[in-house]
Amino acid sequence: MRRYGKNPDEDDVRVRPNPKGNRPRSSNRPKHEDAAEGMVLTVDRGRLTVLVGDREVTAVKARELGRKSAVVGDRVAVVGDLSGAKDTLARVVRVEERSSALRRTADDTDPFERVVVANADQLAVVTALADPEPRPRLIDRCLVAAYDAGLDPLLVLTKSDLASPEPLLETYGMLDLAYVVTRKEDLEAGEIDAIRDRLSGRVTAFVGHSGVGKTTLVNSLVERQRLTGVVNAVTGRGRHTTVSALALPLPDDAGWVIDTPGVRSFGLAHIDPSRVIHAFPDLEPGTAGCPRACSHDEPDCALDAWVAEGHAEPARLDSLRRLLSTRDRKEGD
Ligand SMILES: Nc1nc2c(ncn2[C@@H]2O[C@H](COP(=O)(O)OP(=O)(O)OP(=O)(O)O)[C@@H](O)[C@H]2O)c(=O)[nH]1
Ligand SMILES: [Zn+2]
Repeated sequence: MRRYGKNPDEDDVRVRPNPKGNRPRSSNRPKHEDAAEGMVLTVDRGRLTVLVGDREVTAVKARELGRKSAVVGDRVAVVGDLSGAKDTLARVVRVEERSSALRRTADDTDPFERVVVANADQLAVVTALADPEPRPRLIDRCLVAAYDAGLDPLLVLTKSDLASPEPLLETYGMLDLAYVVTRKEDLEAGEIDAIRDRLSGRVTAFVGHSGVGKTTLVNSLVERQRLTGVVNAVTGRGRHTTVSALALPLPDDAGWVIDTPGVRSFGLAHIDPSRVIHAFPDLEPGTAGCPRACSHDEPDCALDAWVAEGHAEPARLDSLRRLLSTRDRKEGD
C-alpha cells in the first residue's frame, strides 16, 4: 500500500514534444513484449545486477526510462543479452510498480532524496546492545522511516553477550515491536532459527549504524554460494564504499535480505511532520486533545499534559520532540 504521494522519480517517463515531427515516438517504440522479468540485486555506478531466472545479468537503464530510477529490489523488464556471460550488457526497459519504497533524505554524502530499497516489506533495525551503545533516537528515526514506507519494523538487538537487552526492551517492548536478540557466538554456530523465522518469506531491508554487527549477521543468514559474483564483489574483502544496497537470497527461497550500506543517519526531511507521530504508537492516543493540525511541537500540544498524567514515558515525548525539531537534519543523535 502506498501511503505517500507520488515521488518525482516514480513519475512516468515524460514524453517530450517531438520538434522534428517525423517520428511518432509512441508507435515506433518497441513494446518489449519479449522482455524477461528480473529483480535488481545491486546498482553500482550505473550498472545494475539483475537476477533473471538464476542468472546474474549486468544491465544498464534503457534511454527510454529517462530519469526514472531502478533500485535494489525493483522488479524490472530486461532485454538484450541475458546470458549473464562476462562483458555482456542487457538493458532495463521497464520498472514495475513498487509495493513499497524506502527513502532516505539528502545528506552530505548524497544531495538527493532517493529511494534506496524497493518492494521490501520489513525493515530490520539493527542495534548493538553495547559497543557501540544503542542510540534510541536513531531507532526512532528508522521506525518513522519504516512506518512511512509501509514496512513492518523488526528490531534486531545484537551483541547480547556484552549487555542485556532489558533496558531497550522496556522502552520498545511497549510498542508491540517485533524483535530478536542475537550474539555472534550463536550466529557463527548456526543458531539462527529465531531470526530466520522473522525473515522467512519476506523481503527485509537491514539498516544499522556502522559496527553494530550487521555484516556478521547477514553473513550468517545468506546463502553465499548462490550469487557468488555480486556477493564477492560487494561483501568481499575488497568491498568499496558502495552507494547501493545489495539483495541477498536466504537459503531455500525463504526470502531476501537487503543489506544497506552503514547508515550513519536517517534523515527524515521528506516525511510530513504530521506522520511522524505514527511511529510513536504509545503517544498517539494522547494527541486526541491536540488542536487541529497540531505539530506536536508547540505550546498547545496536548501531549505534555497527557504524558505528565503518567500515560507514557517522558523520555518518549522527549524523543518525539527532538525528532520533530531535527527532522531535516541528518544526525540521528
Ligand atoms: N561481542 C560481540 N561482538 C560482535 C558481535 N557481532 C559482531 N561483533 C563484532 O563487532 C564488530 C563489527 O561487526 P560487523 O559485523 O563488521 O559490523 P557492521 O555493522 O557490519 O559494521 P560496518 O561493516 O562498519 O558497517 C566486529 O569486530 C565483530 O566481530 C556480537 O554478537 N558480540
Ligand atoms: Zn500535539
